[in-house]
Amino acid sequence: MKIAVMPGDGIGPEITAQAVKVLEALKTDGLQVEFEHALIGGAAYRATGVPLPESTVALAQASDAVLFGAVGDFSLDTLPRHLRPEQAILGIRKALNLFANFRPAMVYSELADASTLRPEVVAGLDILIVRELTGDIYFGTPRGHRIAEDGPFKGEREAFDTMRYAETEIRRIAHVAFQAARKRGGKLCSVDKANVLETTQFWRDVVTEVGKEYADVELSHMYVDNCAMQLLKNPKQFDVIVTGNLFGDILSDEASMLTGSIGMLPSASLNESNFGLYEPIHGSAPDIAGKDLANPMATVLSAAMMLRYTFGLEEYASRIEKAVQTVLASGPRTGDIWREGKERTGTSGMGDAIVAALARQ
Ligand SMILES: NC(=O)c1ccc[n+]([C@@H]2O[C@H](COP(=O)([O-])OP(=O)(O)OC[C@H]3O[C@@H](n4cnc5c(N)ncnc54)[C@H](O)[C@@H]3O)[C@@H](O)[C@H]2O)c1
Ligand SMILES: CC(C)[C@H](C(=O)O)[C@@H](O)C(=O)O
Ligand SMILES: [Mg+2]
Repeated sequence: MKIAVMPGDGIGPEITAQAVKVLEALKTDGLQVEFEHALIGGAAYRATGVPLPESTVALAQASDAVLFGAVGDFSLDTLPRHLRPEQAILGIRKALNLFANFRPAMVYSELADASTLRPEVVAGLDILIVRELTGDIYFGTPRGHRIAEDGPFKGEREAFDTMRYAETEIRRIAHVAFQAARKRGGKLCSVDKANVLETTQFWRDVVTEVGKEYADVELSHMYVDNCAMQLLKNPKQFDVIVTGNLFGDILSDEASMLTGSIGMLPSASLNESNFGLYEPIHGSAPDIAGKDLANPMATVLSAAMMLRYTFGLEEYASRIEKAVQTVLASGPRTGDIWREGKERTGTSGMGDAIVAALARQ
């Protein structure tokens, strides 16, 4: 199996190196993987003049899965939009049709006290956010800048984006979410802003229609502002949440803090044939980049998701997850999840600790 590794910017290279290290360690136990690296994001822009070179997309297409770090470089934020690092992740999701984004938020018992919420609120939490990833206001057209032609601000500069969803886009993500809920706790909450936005009333209508095919799944609907609040008040009321691209982006960062750190949340972005790109949900964290401070667990757990979802290698996937749990229980910790009484380590040390825990299994 060939894995395309795209480290990207900031902490991207440090964290992907740990996931590769963990996968390499499993090779001695029979896992057959090979890696090929490609430039993406700001790193690709600096080397080639574009954030998503054609060769990078071609490598993804010629591989069995993609392991992605993060993109984003504040010093490139003044570039024209199409050259900015973030266009690379948006572009590759679109190019590979990775419309289904799974963002599980699980609270490992060892980390229940690492959340900023009270332990009893988050202990045992296990929710899955299914985020639509290739539509919505992220990709809708028209978008741009212009001089307002009418209205109270006529003659002024204005900017605009378009929120839009086609029925097919909603149907296919709804099916993915219902099927996920069916395999888990049997509850699906669809999150929208149907009280205000036409696009999301349509979202609610289509999800409700699809729900008729899943009588065994309990479907509910919630407005996104309420959901943001409920996630903090009583997150364990949720099983699977399905939502659009923009709301899913925001709610998943919020959910990450229930788990103790954004450095803990992995993700899988899949197309219809289960081809996937696997990445932590966090960004390039320029504030800690290159300092051996980043928590690599989200990326390592993303590699576990890759083994499970794309390759069907459940045994290796759960071995990685167990190794992570062992390190959380008795190993060293990076600063974001460190607490009194625990040994402190860096990005690379955490990778080594996970490898050592695998070897002891
Ligand atoms: N998928 C992606 O590639 C992706 C996702 C989000 C943001 N970004 C980009 O990343 C850049 C930085 O964005 P931001 O600061 O808003 O979000 P961020 O997720 O990079 O960082 C937010 C905060 O969380 C911390 N953090 C993030 N990951 C961590 C980890 N693994 N371990 C410990 N701490 C961690 C950072 O230090 C920072 O304080 C921007 O250019 C943004 O566009 C990219
Ligand atoms: C970097 C950005 C384009 C991206 C998104 O908004 O999808 C990120 O925030 C994420 O969550 O993967
Ligand atoms: Mg995000």
